[in-house]
Amino acid sequence: MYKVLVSDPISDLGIRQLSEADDVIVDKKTGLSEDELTAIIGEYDALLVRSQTKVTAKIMQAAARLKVIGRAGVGVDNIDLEAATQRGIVVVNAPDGNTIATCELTFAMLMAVARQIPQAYKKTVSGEWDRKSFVGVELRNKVLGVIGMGRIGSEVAKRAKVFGMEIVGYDPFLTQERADKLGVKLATVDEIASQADFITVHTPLTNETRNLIDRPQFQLMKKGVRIVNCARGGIINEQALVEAIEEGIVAGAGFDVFVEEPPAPDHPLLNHPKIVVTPHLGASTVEAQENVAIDVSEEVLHILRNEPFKNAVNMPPVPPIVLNKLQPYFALSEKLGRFLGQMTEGPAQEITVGFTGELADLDTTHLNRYIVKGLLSNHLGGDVNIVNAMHMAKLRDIKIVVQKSSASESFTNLITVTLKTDKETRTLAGTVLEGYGERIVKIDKYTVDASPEGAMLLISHNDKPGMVGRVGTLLGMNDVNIASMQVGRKEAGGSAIMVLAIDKHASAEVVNELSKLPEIMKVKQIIL
Ligand SMILES: NC(=O)C1=CN([C@@H]2O[C@H](COP(=O)(O)OP(=O)(O)OC[C@H]3O[C@@H](n4cnc5c(N)ncnc54)[C@H](O)[C@@H]3O)[C@@H](O)[C@H]2O)C=CC1
Ligand SMILES: O=C(O)CCC(=O)C(=O)O
Repeated sequence: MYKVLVSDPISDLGIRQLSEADDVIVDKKTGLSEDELTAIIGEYDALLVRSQTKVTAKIMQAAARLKVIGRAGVGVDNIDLEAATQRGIVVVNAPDGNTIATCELTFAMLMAVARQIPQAYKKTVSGEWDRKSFVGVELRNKVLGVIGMGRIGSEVAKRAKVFGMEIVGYDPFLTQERADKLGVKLATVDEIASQADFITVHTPLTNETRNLIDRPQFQLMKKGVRIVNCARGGIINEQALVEAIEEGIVAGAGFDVFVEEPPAPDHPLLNHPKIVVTPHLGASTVEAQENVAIDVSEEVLHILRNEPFKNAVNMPPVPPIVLNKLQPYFALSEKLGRFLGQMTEGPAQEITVGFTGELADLDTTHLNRYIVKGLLSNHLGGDVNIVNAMHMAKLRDIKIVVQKSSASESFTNLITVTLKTDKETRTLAGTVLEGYGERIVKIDKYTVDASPEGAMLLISHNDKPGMVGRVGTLLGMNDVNIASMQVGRKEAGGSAIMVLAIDKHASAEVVNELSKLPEIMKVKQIIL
């Protein structure tokens, strides 16, 4: 049974897939402090959060079983990603489910700021009929600056067009082609600052976007500009905004997010007559909450059940179509790593991974991770997984080189892995044969055809008559049954190798006796 802890309020309907799964127990415990969460996290395989729970390194340190942290939303700034990656915990989010909700809140803010609806409401319900103070501005024919043109920014741009606005946008990944499609004029942040009548930000909070709009940008702005932040507190410098309002540059602002959440009661953005505030409500619609909970539950289940998943934040994204093509090679890649790690002596220095055939045209990042995981797991066991494999290799100064060539040899796809240690350099190649499954087809210079499974013996010997018999007799005498046997040699009478699949592990004594047989140079038992 997998145990899942839901530590923030998340839609019950959305997590139904988890709560109704036969292999999952869901516990809901919200409002826990860091210490309370640290005390219980050790029991759980998965943690589901929104933005309230801060998943710190301390919590993860105590999370011995935790495989996945699911964020029901986009931003993962409440999760220590570095710590999760180091501990091999996958962090998944639900990036699509709240796009429209946040985009629509952005429009609600733009309109509320343009027409001062909250301020007018407040006065009206207090009994004053004040029509003079609330003459607003129209969106039509105004320039809207959109900083961050990802999912939300692009939806904002589309809707702004319908309002008759002209849009200038900035995003480091926005191509001219996509900008043209969206009807957005490309501009720098400073150009947006100087041209826009309304500005809205839709980036994550990163070192680069912190204070993206600060005093210098406010100084470039037109008098009467209105500004909205429904992304993250800190992208627009809060103090600089208040000053820009006082200087008469900014006519109004709408903020859903704050540097500190909740902001202190005396925070300068609260109770300011020109600033409309909401308590981080971007994603707070029934639809969005259901969507993100469904999406993240699905991903968490995939991860718990070792099935392919797509929205990992601490692993490179791979499109599903590519993932489907790579999937048959996951187990082979891991076995190649495990096999090579066991047959090679000395601490790893460099791993060279070669892909030929169709694989060479794909993003093979995941396969590299499985290979490195397999290799390191010989010594690190369950501490290494595909999330932290590269990190673990880096910590050990192991260099990883990837080579690709679409020129295929005799196989549709071939994965060749070479491991260099301070003692030797060994090579292993494998493929997946349709209808026959995983195959090791090359060990160093020898061509073989072995199914990488269970316990195996790799024997280097001289190619002399009677070798197969000698090995078979000794194993038989020790009650070790041979399931299959392959001999590889370059030329008759030269050096050769034997690869045997055996039904049960051979004891260290048997391996030792084998290695003492005449003409045998080396025997390695490989456990896959
Ligand atoms: N108020 C709320 O409740 C919600 C807030 N958000 C916030 O909105 C942000 C955007 O969400 P999505 O559009 O779904 O994410 P996204 O990942 O689709 O888009 C973010 C865009 O920001 C761009 N970007 C990164 N650095 C930039 C920079 N220095 N200058 C300009 N653009 C930059 C990226 O290239 C990307 O295209 C999230 O990161 C999250 O912080 C998201 C959902 C709800
Ligand atoms: O869960 C929430 O309401 C916050 C949503 C959010 O900020 C996000 O998805 O990045």
